Amino acid sequence: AKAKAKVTGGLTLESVRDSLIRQEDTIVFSLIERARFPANALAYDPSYFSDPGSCGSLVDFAGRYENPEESPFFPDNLPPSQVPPHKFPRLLHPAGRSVNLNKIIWDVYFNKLLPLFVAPGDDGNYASTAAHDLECLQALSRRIHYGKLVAEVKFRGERKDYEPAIRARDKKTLMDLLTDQKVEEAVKRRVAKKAMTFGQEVKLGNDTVGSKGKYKVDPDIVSRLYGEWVIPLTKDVEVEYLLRRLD
Ligand SMILES: O=C(O)C(=O)C[C@]1(C(=O)O)C=C[C@@H](O)C=C1
Repeated sequence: AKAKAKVTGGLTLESVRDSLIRQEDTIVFSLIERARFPANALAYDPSYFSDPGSCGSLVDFAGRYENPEESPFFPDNLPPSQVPPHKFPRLLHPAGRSVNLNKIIWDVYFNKLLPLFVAPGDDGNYASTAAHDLECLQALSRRIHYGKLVAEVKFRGERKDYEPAIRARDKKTLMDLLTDQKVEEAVKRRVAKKAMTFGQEVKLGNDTVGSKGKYKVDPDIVSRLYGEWVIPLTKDVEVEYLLRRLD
């Protein structure tokens, strides 16, 4: 697929990608913050946090109070929004706005990602653990659902190519059209570099011994999280959005 920065209602592929790049900072920092705590499995154990009148574990429970603007994790239990609506959703096609992969993101985060970047063990700090999990989840969810905007920009720029594939419900062709392998490689390399930069021990003076190769979160793991889950899920959002684009 071509990566031309065509102007589409003030939006360009370049500006949308700039936002994805900025969101990498938030994601890498949130992973670093969560990695300060060990696995703390009890934080996710519903029987450990049984509270009469509520159900679910600490993270499920805490999740009901968080209000990620774009894609709620618990859409049925949202408190009323305290802030005026963000400009972003109005750029999207109405039928595609509701694409929400948060159930999958939630499962992938707890079952696949988390075990890769936290140490085993338990330090009893369950409330902080759950709060940091939710920060990671929201940062990841925001990034992945940003795929809607990416898809919108691509669709507007190459409508002739996308329309027949959408009409044919041809996911494979849509996936090929929206994929840019070079950009994906750059993303994976850049997030590894950010993990190195943000996650190094910063020392004063010329005492550099011992800090080499020791990062707060493993750069290779961050790159892998992106390559195996974050980018593929973003692309799934893009495809789901495109499939609704002509509704
Ligand atoms: O930048 C794009 O064009 C995107 O669609 C985003 C993204 C990504 O998730 O980083 C996804 C698919 C492309 O292959 C490249 C990158």
